[in-house]
Amino acid sequence: MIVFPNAKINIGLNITERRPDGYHNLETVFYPIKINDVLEVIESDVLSFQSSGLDIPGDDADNLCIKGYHLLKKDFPKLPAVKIHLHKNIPIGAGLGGGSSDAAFFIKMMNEKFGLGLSDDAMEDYARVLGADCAFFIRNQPVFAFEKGDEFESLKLSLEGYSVVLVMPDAHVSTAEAYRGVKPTPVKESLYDLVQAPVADWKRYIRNDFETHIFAAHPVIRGVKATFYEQGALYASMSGSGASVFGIFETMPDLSALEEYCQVFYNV
Ligand SMILES: C[C@](O)(CO)[C@H](O)COP(=O)(O)OP(=O)(O)OC[C@H]1O[C@@H](n2ccc(N)nc2=O)[C@H](O)[C@@H]1O
Ligand SMILES: Nc1ncnc2c1ncn2[C@@H]1O[C@H](COP(=O)(O)OP(=O)(O)OP(=O)(O)O)[C@@H](O)[C@H]1O
Repeated sequence: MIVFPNAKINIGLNITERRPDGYHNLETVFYPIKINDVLEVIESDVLSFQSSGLDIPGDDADNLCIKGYHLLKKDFPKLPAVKIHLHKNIPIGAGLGGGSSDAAFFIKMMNEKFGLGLSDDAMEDYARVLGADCAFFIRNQPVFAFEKGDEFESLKLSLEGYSVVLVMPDAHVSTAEAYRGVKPTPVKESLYDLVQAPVADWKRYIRNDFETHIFAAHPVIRGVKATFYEQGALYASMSGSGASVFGIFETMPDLSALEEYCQVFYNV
């Protein structure tokens, strides 16, 4: 069985308070985009993991798919062993939630393949254990997210008809590093309301709280955002904790100015 886990962008990201458990409460809008990994699972005698494509830092045993397997196995002891092959395309350390998506798609695939009978709500509960971003990818629809970023309210939002361009500059930001540098600030108006405004107005009201300190540490990321606005973007922002940056355009601009960057994805 093969699935194609996709990435996400964050439209707005407000870190509102530090929680007693060390995590942070936040407000964000998750929007799925068309950059995909390829994940294949085959029933096997032993559990194994292999990957191709982009290099994934860390041991295979720490891969979120393997962690997902062990999580399910605790509750479903008869779950057969599987051979997992992941072809990695989604940039890592990008704020695109690639690893979280792999894990969520892995849970959905195991549920279907082995008839575990889990509802979407039940799969979200498993996903939450693996990471704050992971639960979003179970339903994989645009949502307003709050608390740790793993509680959702549905949202009518579509970027159909716009050109969305994403750049991954030569910089990698760890999520923990990004949270360490942020100063939580309560919001005056909820992002849930702000995002209902026309895309052309977002620039005035919608922000990503990580940008200030991440741009100071990695000026190359600030440069991408500035280039998007010079090229006529309606809205541009770093995604999540960075380092990727997306720009939303009315029509596809001439983006030869972006050629210097590592990876550029058009019409995501
Ligand atoms: C930046 C975002 O991508 C925005 O969507 C997410 O908040 C990050 O989600 P994630 O990568 O799934 O995060 P996790 O793997 O759960 O946590 C990584 C680290 O980020 C910090 N963290 C994460 C989420 C959150 N709401 N508050 C936090 O403080 C914690 O230090 C945690 O140890
Ligand atoms: N399947 C996987 N794909 C990518 N990274 C993985 C995976 N499993 C575990 N990881 C670990 O997670 C780390 C980063 O994951 P990911 O790509 O989700 O981060 P990110 O791009 O910062 O996204 P976000 O913070 O928005 O979730 C990697 O350094 C790697 O060690």
